[in-house]
Amino acid sequence: MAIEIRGMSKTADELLVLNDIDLTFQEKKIYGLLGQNDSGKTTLMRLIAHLRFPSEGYIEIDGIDIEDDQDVLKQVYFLTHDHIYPKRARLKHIVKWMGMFYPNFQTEECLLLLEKYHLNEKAIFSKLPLKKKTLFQSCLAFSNDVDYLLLDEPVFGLDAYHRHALYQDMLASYDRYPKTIILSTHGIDEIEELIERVVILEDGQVLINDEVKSLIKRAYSVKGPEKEVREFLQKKEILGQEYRRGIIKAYVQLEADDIIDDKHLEIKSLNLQELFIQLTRDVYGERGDK
Ligand SMILES: Nc1ncnc2c1ncn2[C@@H]1O[C@H](COP(=O)(O)OP(=O)(O)OP(=O)(O)O)[C@@H](O)[C@H]1O
Repeated sequence: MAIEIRGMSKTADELLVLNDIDLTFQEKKIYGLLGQNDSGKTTLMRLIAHLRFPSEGYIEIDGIDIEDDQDVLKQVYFLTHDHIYPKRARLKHIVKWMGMFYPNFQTEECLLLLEKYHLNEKAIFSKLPLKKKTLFQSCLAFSNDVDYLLLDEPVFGLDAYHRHALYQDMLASYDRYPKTIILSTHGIDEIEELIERVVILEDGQVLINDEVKSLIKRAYSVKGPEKEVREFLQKKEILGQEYRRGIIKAYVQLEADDIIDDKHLEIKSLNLQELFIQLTRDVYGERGDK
């Protein structure tokens, strides 16, 4: 049971948006799908949901090529910000259609979530403000007990309180019915604790595919006066550095026995967002000399 993507490329308007992707999304794991703007995250999810078609390669879900048998797509739900509902559709209609299409959609659960977030069932979806649209779309997604949940910016436009509340609902949905969740967001800090694996795309290719824990295990920042930091960094793997008023902050890969107690140096573990910034392309030359 898995999503298997093999040799998949996607060209749109002569642009190579995804380039020879080989990826497996294992069952019942929560993935972060990360990447700078335009790296291809949404396109990848649209292809898995079969809303777009590969130019090359194929996607199998539970061993079935989605081109051959689209019944398997009942086990996939894609939370997208694309306009997919009829203009006059009310929330209660959309909930009803979900129940008709998805065999494991939890209608009662969904209605409770709508009540929790003060969403009126009679409201017309297209007339809702952005924050309510996002809340509603996440309520639908977290009530759908499919095997594969694709979430494209599920907390888009919400404040910290609501973002936190929705992520708790996402975990509750996973606990009720463990499923593969592919979560794409630019708010990396907030999901680091929620995801097990991370896939980072860059220019339509897979840059990283790893367990979060092993990825960040060796990543540190070292901050201090230029002379001491430069001495310490000799022969170390430097990812990038920032220089300000005689103080250098360097981002490095270290082994456990590299870490020393030195009153001039502040050595700290990086979180996933800090590491993401250092690993992905330095578009504007911000990273300093290595
Ligand atoms: N149908 C299309 N026609 C032309 N270009 C497209 C099409 N679909 C996607 N692209 C281009 O492909 C690139 C990747 O787009 P995509 O939306 O997948 O990126 P993303 O990683 O989701 O970006 P963001 O983080 O900004 O949402 C962009 O340059 C986009 O303009």
